[in-house]
Amino acid sequence: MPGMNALEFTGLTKRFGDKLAVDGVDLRVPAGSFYGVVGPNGAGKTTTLTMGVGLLRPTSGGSRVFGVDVWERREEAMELLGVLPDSMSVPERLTGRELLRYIGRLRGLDRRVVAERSEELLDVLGLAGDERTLVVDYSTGMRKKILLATALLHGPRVLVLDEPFEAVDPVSGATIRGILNDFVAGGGSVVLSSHVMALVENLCDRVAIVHAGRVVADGTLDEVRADGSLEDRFIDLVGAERVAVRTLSWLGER
Ligand SMILES: Nc1ncnc2c1ncn2[C@@H]1O[C@H](COP(=O)(O)OP(=O)(O)OP(=O)(O)O)[C@@H](O)[C@H]1O
Repeated sequence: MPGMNALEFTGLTKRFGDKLAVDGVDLRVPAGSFYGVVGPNGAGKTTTLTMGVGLLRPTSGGSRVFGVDVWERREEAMELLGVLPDSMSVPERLTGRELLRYIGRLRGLDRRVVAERSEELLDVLGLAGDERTLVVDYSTGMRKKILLATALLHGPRVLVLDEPFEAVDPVSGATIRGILNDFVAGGGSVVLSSHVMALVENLCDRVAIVHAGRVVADGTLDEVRADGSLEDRFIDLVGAERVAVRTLSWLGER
């Protein structure tokens, strides 16, 4: 649906006790876009995305996926969304295939469809060889990949992925990039967070820079980076004082 927003966050705010982690984030992700969210550690990216997909109740503000309110019409919203969950939110004493079967049934998918898609996902993501390994015993990168598979299984229209490339080896990274590019080429929309500016510049056509719980720049990649690189713009906006590389006076003294 060109012209529509795949995702729309309005005034998303989250307070944890005294800490204002997210401070009125407005974000529009046009349908068909590949959207990158960047920001320093603790900027509020995970909190924003988790609220935006309806997995964390905001202190105030709201979120819609293709116009569907993620809190008021949860089931409809969840069908549209594919979310890379944090690993603690899935049962881990299952093999990868069992986990996919479990998630597929939970989502009401046909048993045969789940079996076919699971085979393909395990194969494409390079997990098919680890038939007997339980997810709890997976490496960090393997875990990221099986969680991505759970996000893709039901064929969502919008993918929201928190650091999908973190800890993933280069071959798997290239596979995931290919999957995401195909997804967008086929009309899907992707939002991902990452600390790797080059990756965001390569993949995304839109970007938001988040700092101290606020969006400090957003738009097309070219609008945000202006005449420089995304990293230059990031450093400008996030504070030049952070660039001064500090060292430890006592380390290396012999
Ligand atoms: N459950 C929680 N309870 C208290 N504070 C929290 C909680 N979750 C997040 N925070 C705080 O909210 C702020 C934003 O955290 P968040 O994880 O959203 O940042 P982030 O941008 O995703 O960081 P990173 O790049 O390091 O993953 C941080 O100061 C963090 O300590």
